[in-house]
Amino acid sequence: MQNMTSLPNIIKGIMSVEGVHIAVQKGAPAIILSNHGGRQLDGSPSSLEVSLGIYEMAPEVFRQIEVYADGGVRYGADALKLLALGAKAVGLGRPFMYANVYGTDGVTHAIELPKKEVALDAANMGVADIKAIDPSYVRWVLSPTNGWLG
Ligand SMILES: Cc1cc2nc3c(=O)[nH]c(=O)nc-3n(C[C@H](O)[C@H](O)[C@H](O)COP(=O)(O)O)c2cc1C
Repeated sequence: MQNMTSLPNIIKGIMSVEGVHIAVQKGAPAIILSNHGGRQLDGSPSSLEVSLGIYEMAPEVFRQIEVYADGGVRYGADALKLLALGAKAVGLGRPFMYANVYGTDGVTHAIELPKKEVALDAANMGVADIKAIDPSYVRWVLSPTNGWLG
């Protein structure tokens, strides 16, 4: 594939361990685990479920390549679970779109809210430095009916 830019190519929409391995092989500097907000396909796994699959099958991936994730991140705890597994950062889409109904004030509030939640939740978890969070901070449970619970 011809590279049309000198900027780094970050591949978005990866949903499997195989996809991550191909991205690593091709030399991508980073990937975004994303089901595009689950708008395309009902029942598609969330980026958190995909992250758990990668963590189970190929945890080294989180050190080989920068992993970002989005889709359904709504609360500070959602962000912390993804960061705990090794994501470098998480993204939010629709919350800002909906907040825009209230204009700049709404979007500002939508930015401040998760920031405060992440700080508060991290403190409650005993995480002083967010860079030091790791999978041991979450008790991962595979429920027979509800999928992964964290
Ligand atoms: C109206 C709308 C249009 C979108 N269009 C695209 C798109 O063209 N390409 C893409 O990669 N993702 C697209 N997305 C997905 C977002 O980039 C992002 O992955 C998603 O909104 C994150 O999930 P969340 O909305 O649950 O936070 C779109 C999302 C929305 C809500």
